[in-house]
Amino acid sequence: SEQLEEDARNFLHELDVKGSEECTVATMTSWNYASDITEKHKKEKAAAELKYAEWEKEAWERVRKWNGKWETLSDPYLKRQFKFMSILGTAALPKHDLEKYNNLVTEMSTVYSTAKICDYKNPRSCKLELEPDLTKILRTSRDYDELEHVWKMWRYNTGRRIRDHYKLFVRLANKAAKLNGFDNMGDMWLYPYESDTFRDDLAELWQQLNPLYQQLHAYVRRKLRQKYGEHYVTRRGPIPAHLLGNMWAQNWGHIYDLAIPFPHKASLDVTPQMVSKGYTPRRMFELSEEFFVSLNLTRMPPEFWQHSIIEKPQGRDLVCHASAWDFCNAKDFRIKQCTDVTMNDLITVHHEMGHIEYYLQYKHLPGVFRNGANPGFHEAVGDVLALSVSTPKHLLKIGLLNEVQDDPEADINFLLSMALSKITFLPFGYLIDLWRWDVFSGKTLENDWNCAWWDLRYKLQGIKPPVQRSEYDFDPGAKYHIPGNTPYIRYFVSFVVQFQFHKALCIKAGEYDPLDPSKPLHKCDIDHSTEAGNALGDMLQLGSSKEWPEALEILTGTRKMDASVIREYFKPLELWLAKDNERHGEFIGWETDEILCTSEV
Ligand SMILES: O=C(CCC(O)(O)[C@H](Cc1ccccc1)NC(=O)c1ccccc1)N[C@@H](Cc1ccccc1)C(=O)O
Ligand SMILES: [Zn+2]
Repeated sequence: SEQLEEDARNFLHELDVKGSEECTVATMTSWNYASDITEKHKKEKAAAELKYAEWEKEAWERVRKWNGKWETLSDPYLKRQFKFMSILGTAALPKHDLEKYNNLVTEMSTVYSTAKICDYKNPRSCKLELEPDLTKILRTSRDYDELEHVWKMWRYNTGRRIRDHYKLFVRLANKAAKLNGFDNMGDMWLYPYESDTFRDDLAELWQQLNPLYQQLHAYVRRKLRQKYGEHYVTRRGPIPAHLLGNMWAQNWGHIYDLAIPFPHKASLDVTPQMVSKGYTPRRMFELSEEFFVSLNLTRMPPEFWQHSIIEKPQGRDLVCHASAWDFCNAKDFRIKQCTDVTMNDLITVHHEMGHIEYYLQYKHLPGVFRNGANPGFHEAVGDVLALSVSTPKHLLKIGLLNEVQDDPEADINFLLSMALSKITFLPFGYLIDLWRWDVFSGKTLENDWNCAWWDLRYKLQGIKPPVQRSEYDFDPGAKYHIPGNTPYIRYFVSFVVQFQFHKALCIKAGEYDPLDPSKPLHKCDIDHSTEAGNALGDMLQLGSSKEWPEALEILTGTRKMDASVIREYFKPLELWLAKDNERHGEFIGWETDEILCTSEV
């Protein structure tokens, strides 16, 4: 009835106003803790989390009174709000359980964010941190033993120290999931994807992408064998995980110098140019903002520049892992990032700024719709712009490259550098939650956790630990998102859909034409295209008010995740790799009879 609709609108609006106020208070204490880890901030955050949970529970009780009525409403916009507000979340836990749950997550995150290790070359100095110290060593060192030391000690001081916290955490997480009507927390994490074929769809995407990954893996293994020798990098075995330029082997971009196909061509890593031109983190953020503005998207508000933390503050502990924050008041938005002046961090700056742009585009919506169409969309926004920024054509435009060689060999060099971050990430982006879903569902038992992790790391990534692992280790705990309790499948989704977004925007920008060989997808740069920017904005403004297939269709014309676009982008490289591996008689894939992990039972 008209009256019912009117009452529903007023009810939801009142909850939304109060909810946003409560959200602002809770987010501020969370920010204070993440920016400055002290006992005081920890207590304030814990108290605010409990208070916010009280509000969520009160709101949920009041929404429940509408059960049987809201389903009869005709306005889908209202019904969708009620649907989302019907899931309470971890606030459904009894107070003492919730307090324990929150403290476990905060404790695990603190261990991770404050971990330090001793210097391989100077064992008495023990204050090396992940950012920037260990990241730099993994990026630049080519000393097998030094890399092994850093890889091992990082895991000793993070994963090992939170293994028992994680056991308790999983039990409480599943208790909360069941109180919300889910079988386990893994199922509750998939709720925002609103699809009962989601897991199968992901498996299908991986099947389509695995062949390309295997070709790249074989090629890189040969290059690493040339560098480190056959004893360490065998012809047919998995690659030792600590040689890939990254603490988790999730991005191999930093060993590009070992893998470059045509070395006599100009290097595409513009880090040296950024340093020599005196780039600062501030300049990197302004460069990114200029790109969004050139697309007719929204500039950062003054509060952003006032309150963001874009350089690592000295003399205090903080969570350095990058993040973008929405303070639920349509005006305070911040990034916290310990930015290094490197090309990799310029990409991360765009990633984080993409989150803020999404926030700005949907800030007018009710709170329950102030999310990505699905979590993968939120992760994709900034990366889409970074696909344009990474092109030699764009780097020339902004003065970070002083020449662009437009020939097939330079093309292969460029595509390989992109594949070393985009294709190598895919199995990693998939396996993190493959592992966590099995842990939450109980398919992987506690005394199998670490060896199940290495089964997946071997099977999907074709890597092995430099030293044998056991169940005394907890290697998943050495990656931010596990102690940080952040789902990860969103990044796998993002790495697929960002190429679908890129293709749609490139067509709108007139930068891509399937029939014009001079306009391939990997050469497209959408900057200054208001047609592309408006199309992207139209999708971002929806937030999560429409189901994600509909949001995807508005931008790309299709309703499904489609791996053929990323394969089209890398097609020239895929053909080249197959030929090169063939020519060198490379074994595609990996095998081993080594015991990578012993389950001490
Ligand atoms: O973790 C990140 C970037 C941090 C973030 O922007 O995704 C951040 C993670 C986070 C931090 C604190 C609480 C929750 C999540 N996510 C956000 O800031 C965020 C998340 C959802 C909505 C809006 C912002 N990237 C992933 C994967 C990745 C993505 C892109 C390129 C390379 C690698 C990683 O580094 O492994
Ligand atoms: Zn992100």
